Amino acid sequence: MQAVANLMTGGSSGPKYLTGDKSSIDGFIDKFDVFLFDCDGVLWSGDHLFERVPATIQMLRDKGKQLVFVTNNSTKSRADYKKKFDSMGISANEEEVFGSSYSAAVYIARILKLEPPKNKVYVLGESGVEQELQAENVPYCGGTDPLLRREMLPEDFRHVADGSLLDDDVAIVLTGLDYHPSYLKYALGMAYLRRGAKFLATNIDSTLPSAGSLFPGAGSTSAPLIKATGQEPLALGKPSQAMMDAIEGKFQFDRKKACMIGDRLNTDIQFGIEGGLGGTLCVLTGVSKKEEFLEKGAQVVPSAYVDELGDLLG
Ligand SMILES: O=C(O)[C@H](O)[C@H](O)COP(=O)(O)O
Repeated sequence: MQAVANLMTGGSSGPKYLTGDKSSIDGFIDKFDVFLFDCDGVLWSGDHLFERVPATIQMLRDKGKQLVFVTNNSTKSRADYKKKFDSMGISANEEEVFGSSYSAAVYIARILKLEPPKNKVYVLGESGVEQELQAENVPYCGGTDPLLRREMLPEDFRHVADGSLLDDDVAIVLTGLDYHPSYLKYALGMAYLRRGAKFLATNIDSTLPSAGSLFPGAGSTSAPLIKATGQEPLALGKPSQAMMDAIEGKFQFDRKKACMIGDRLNTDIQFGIEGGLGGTLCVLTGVSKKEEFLEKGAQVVPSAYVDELGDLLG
């Protein structure tokens, strides 16, 4: 069991607690050339920026480190995130952002490569997904369409059942965090899946950390369709290694010289460990608690951890 546990850990010994230990912090940072950052729960909680994050990012840039921001939050596109970074005073450019909406769009456009016109995507999610699909020239419907944000009428049942409310070019159902779910949107998604559409998800996180609390995550968007159809989506966000492969392909780095920094064990830390990165750092300002990886027999254990990202300033 220990051997298996070690497979999912950052190494053979337990995680190193770095907060307050300047020499260990410096030694940890010096081991890596690249830092992959989770966003929600590490840099901020909703619109609340965690203390010393901008200074920490700048310190790593001053040390010549390559930074990649890897978020499962599909509600925003890379351009939207650039605006958020700017508003938070965090030095970052659009090309350094790799979100699950971009990961899904690239997978659909460059891996699935379905033949037009039968390549349309029915989206259950926000504009971040739509923007990235558009950037990859992938046709889509649903998403933020205001006509779907209404109650299900008796004639809707008939028109979904007889197919007149469906788009015959839809070949994929893609779910992401959707702040505007409706029974009508789910009924359409189920109908497309029953017709044989592929079931994809930008991510299936159970919760969304925001305002210092937890809210329904992207997994709450795909859950009704999983329950109704018995099908499971292919998730293209963390911890999917399709996402890690795409990131390595785009940024060209040595995985052994890269560190994943995250707040959630079953996405961020698992993503880094399964990706064979040189190390993982868990930050305790988001979803996971240290007890989860310090307990005996813990399945996913980071290489090291800090109370908050700013502790890396020593
Ligand atoms: O439910 C979700 O989509 C996730 O909680 C959220 O978006 C995670 O974002 P990340 O921590 O990967 O930046």
